[in-house]
Amino acid sequence: MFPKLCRPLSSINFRTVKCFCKPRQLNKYYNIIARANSSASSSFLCDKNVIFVAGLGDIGLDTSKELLKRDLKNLVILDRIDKPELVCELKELNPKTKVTFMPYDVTVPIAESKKLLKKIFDKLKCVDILINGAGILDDHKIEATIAVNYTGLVNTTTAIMDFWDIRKGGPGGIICNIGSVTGFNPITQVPVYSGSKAAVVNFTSSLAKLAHITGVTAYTVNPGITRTSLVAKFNSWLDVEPDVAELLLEHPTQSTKECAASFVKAIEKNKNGGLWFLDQGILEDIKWDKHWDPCI
Ligand SMILES: NC(=O)c1ccc[n+]([C@@H]2O[C@H](COP(=O)([O-])OP(=O)(O)OC[C@H]3O[C@@H](n4cnc5c(N)ncnc54)[C@H](O)[C@@H]3O)[C@@H](O)[C@H]2O)c1
Ligand SMILES: CCCCCCO
Repeated sequence: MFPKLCRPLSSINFRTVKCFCKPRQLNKYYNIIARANSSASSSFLCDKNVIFVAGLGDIGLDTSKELLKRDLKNLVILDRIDKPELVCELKELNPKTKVTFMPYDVTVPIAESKKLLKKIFDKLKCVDILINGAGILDDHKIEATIAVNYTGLVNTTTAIMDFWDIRKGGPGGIICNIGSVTGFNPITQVPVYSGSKAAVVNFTSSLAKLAHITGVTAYTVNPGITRTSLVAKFNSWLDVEPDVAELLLEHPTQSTKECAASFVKAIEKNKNGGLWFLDQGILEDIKWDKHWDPCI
């Protein structure tokens, strides 16, 4: 029998349904999915439980505020930043949504991530979406950049699979990873950062292709240069360009509010495998050229 679902079938693709249903049940599920798909974009986030890693950062805070306009049931913010005043501000925004903050450093061992997630699942019983947004930008800090931007994201994603994987009787889920335009085309003066974001984009596209096995869909949101504290000043790799930030900020950028508006629109589209480009108010799903096919 199809596992208990804690979210609309709309975000589970037909292949997932097929592998669990007897032919005579398929029609019933196809009709349910079709109905859910038709209404999904209007009220998809309503009443959902969302975990937002790095929800208090500059992009994170405005995106949390934008999410709170969608009548979520729960918004659980995990972050290394501990700013109670920001959490209080978020709690005041929408009485329909319960905002919770829990301290979390994505570089902890995966067992710690699982312990934290178990506390959340024990409390909420059901989580619909995990947003992984932690990131640092300093190409002097090679190990830290990879640990936060990539390994931390992979570990947090892997940890939640204990609770979501349909092969373990889980309900499935949705992963939204914050990549970057530098994951498509690098800022060559910060190759370590850009490489970590390319890794996020690549990892997430694999998750999306595995959704028919795991029941967990995935996509990336990839902001362009957004005016935040992260980009104000940062080190280039081996100091190849001491003025990298100043040079980049001479070109068009976007505000965190513009980024947040596109970010939540991408979440509402809920497209498995989405490669969302978010820059200066533009939201575009990038077509990735295939140069090689593993044929498996
Ligand atoms: N600002 C931009 O131009 C831009 C563009 C594309 C992508 N991004 C990405 O967007 C995300 C947010 O960046 P931002 O510009 O808002 O900068 P920011 O510095 O305000 O946000 C970074 C967030 O990551 C969190 N974080 C860092 N290390 C962590 C750790 N070890 N454990 C848990 N959380 C940790 C911070 O606490 C903060 O919430 C980052 O992943 C960044 O790479 C930013
Ligand atoms: C100004 C440089 C911004 C780099 C962050 C893009 O992910």
